[in-house]
Amino acid sequence: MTSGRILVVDDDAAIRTVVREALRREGHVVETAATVAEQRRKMRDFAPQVLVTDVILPDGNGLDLVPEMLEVNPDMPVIVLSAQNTLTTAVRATEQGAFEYLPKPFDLGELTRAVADALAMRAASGRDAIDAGGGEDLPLIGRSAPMQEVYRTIARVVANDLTVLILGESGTGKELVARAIHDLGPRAGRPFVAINMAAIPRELIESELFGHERGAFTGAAARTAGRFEQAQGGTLFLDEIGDMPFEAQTRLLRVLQTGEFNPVGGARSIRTDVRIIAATHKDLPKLIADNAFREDLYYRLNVVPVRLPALRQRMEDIGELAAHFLERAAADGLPRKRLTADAIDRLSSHNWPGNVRELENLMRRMAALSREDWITAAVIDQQFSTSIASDAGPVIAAEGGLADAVEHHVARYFATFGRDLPPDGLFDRVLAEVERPLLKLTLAAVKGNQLKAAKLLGINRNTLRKKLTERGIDPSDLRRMG
Ligand SMILES: Nc1ncnc2c1ncn2[C@@H]1O[C@H](COP(=O)(O)OP(=O)(O)OP(=O)(O)O)[C@@H](O)[C@H]1O
Repeated sequence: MTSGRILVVDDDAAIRTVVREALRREGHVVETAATVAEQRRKMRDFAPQVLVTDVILPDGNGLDLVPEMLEVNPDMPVIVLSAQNTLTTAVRATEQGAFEYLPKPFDLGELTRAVADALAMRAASGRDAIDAGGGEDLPLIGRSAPMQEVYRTIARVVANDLTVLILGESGTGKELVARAIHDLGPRAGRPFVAINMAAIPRELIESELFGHERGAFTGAAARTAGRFEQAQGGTLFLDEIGDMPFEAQTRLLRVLQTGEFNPVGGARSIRTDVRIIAATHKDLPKLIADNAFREDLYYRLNVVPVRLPALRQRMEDIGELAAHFLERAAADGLPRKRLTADAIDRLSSHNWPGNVRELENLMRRMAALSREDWITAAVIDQQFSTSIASDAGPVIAAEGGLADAVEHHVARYFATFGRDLPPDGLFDRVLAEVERPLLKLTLAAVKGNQLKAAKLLGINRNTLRKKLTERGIDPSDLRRMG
């Protein structure tokens, strides 16, 4: 699908020829090298996007060279071919930073697939957009090990229609990953339709998804196409799937099983041709145990899980992400700002409960508010000390402060998301957004003790427990935070 520049290093002329021809047939531009010396030269002159290398070479060891090659080109996936088919070689290949290890004799199809995966991974991580100086449509930022794992999984699913379930805390980039899978695959250019189950009133979800016939219910004045129909030929992204009402789950399951659906109030069945990607920040097995989510639907959706790391689990990406958001803010006309090294250190010691979204908002705020060109650790400290994440005590204690804090944060919500507010269900959405931090911070303030939290909130313990499940909050996390 994506063609690229590939360098093949092997001292065996027959292997060089066979591999070169197979890769050329796939549309790649291929150069070969027989020795380490030649490889070094071509790394410079040809600047490959993927390196395929043998281990034993006349003047060196291909595996030992991987770190040196990655120094020349840090974003180049390396595929290692080896006749020493031991676990040790495989493990060493991984340790040295190789993307894939193929034991010899290898299957040519397997090699061309590995090259395609490697190129898709580069595309998913936006490396080639950076190389090309584009940068505008960079899908995903981050080179940390957990993100590399995400890119590998994305690479494996882009070309097929397997159903993908994206799991991760709020703000970790679930929608971005869904879009990347769509944009990198054969359905790119066809519609990508997203529907957020948490943002739509429960009673409207089925008609939103499947459409309705005229007169199907009071107010249904005309036949309306649902999201399934709008996504025909493309991808349907079911966001916050854990919030889908039970009856709608049953209907969705039937569509996934039969490939057909009926608009609400209609007898007609319509065949669907959509790729389904679902996402949630909730613990679905727990919802299944509570009879709030259908187990059979879970298995249908969870064909390939993609687990997105929380930002706190990939702190090494903070600098690059922060710089990216400052760059984007500048592209939107805000003053251009840069971060000092101690500012990046400070960002790295924050817990980031709101993940990448929280970082993005902070960077936009900095770009808009800070007077200096350089953002320092002191400025960051100041922002954190006024942010809701770190002043649970005063907000909960002072009634007047509470009203101010809520107003401040709802205003911030509008300022940040005003461009793409959900079409309806805004009241519930805002309440959810206010309720979530209130619950989290109260629990953190009492070190996860639910009895004390319920008392402080003035609600009974069962209501608290229900709300925690609804809002996807795990009290044990808050014990740690507190
Ligand atoms: N790896 C990343 N690189 C660049 N930007 C990112 C990355 N991850 C997330 N973002 C940005 O962070 C914001 C939140 O991402 P997104 O909406 O995809 O998260 P989400 O997990 O779907 O959130 P929610 O569960 O709240 O819907 C977006 O503006 C997105 O562009």
